Amino acid sequence: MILLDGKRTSEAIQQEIAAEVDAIRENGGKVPHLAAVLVGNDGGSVTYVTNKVLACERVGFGSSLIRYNDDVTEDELLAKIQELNESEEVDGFIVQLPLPRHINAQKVLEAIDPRKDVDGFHPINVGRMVVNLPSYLPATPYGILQLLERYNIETAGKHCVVIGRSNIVGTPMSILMAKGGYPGNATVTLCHRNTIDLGYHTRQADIIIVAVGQPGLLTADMVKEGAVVIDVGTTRVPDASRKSGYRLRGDVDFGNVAPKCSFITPVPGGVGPLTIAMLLKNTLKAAKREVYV
Ligand SMILES: Nc1nc2c(c(=O)[nH]1)N[C@@H](CN(C=O)c1ccc(C(=O)N[C@@H](CCC(=O)O)C(=O)O)cc1)CN2
Ligand SMILES: [Mg+2]
Repeated sequence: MILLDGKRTSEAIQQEIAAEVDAIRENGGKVPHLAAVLVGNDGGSVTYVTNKVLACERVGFGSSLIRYNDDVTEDELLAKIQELNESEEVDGFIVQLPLPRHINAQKVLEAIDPRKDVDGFHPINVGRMVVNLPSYLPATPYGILQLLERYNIETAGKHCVVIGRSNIVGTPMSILMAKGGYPGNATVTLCHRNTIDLGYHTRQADIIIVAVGQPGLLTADMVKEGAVVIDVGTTRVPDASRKSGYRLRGDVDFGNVAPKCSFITPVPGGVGPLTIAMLLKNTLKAAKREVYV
């Protein structure tokens, strides 16, 4: 069993990005700039956005963090997005999800200029991805593709079962794995809450990607010997013995599943760290006008 080290892979990608930023600066160019909009004080969201800003500093990007209380109005948010769309300084920006219920998240995402949509959540980027046009790939699926590629995991002709159909992970992942090229060319089954007998599907899978947010959902009896297992779940469960008061649990019963796998991601330290690296990668592409020329 080989552990897919997302932390190390993320660091390697960030070093590659930092080297490109050095070159841009040496040539007198403008360094990439990422802006992040954060609404409210949700513990997870604050951590993620803080990590994104810190990562920008590490690779030499400029960054801005724009914070609002959770009573911000939709109009205020839309006005800020308009400003970021028009900013000469900002190459790409994100609006951290989830947003409070009184804000129409879809309307907010659609207000982002697709050329600056480094999360790849705008319907134009989603559509371009589907029809093989250059687009920003959402960071988590993009990170999973990087893990498969950098560990030389064969995907062509393999049966890939994706569990979870979220817009951010499951749905784009299923599309990307079925595409031509590497990693891709897999036969894909997309399972979700209405799937009858999940284990029937997962037992036939060469590659399982689970992104549901249900700790321990994937158990050893559901996994074929030698399978590749990618765990996207990061649920915070209370743990009084920790200073933070919680620990992270993935969607995979890791202790019992890992011995059966050829490759598996840990939680934490698997897919999560790549999410940040690929957001930086998209921001670099935005600054270089690589996606929209
Ligand atoms: N605008 C966006 N909102 C959200 C996204 C996103 O990509 N764009 N994804 C998630 C949250 N997320 C990034 O924003 C994210 C989740 C998890 C991790 C991560 O590094 N996880 C670590 C553990 C970190 C911890 O201690 O909690 C790991 O798995 O090792 C990074 C980013 C929803 N919202
Ligand atoms: Mg789901």
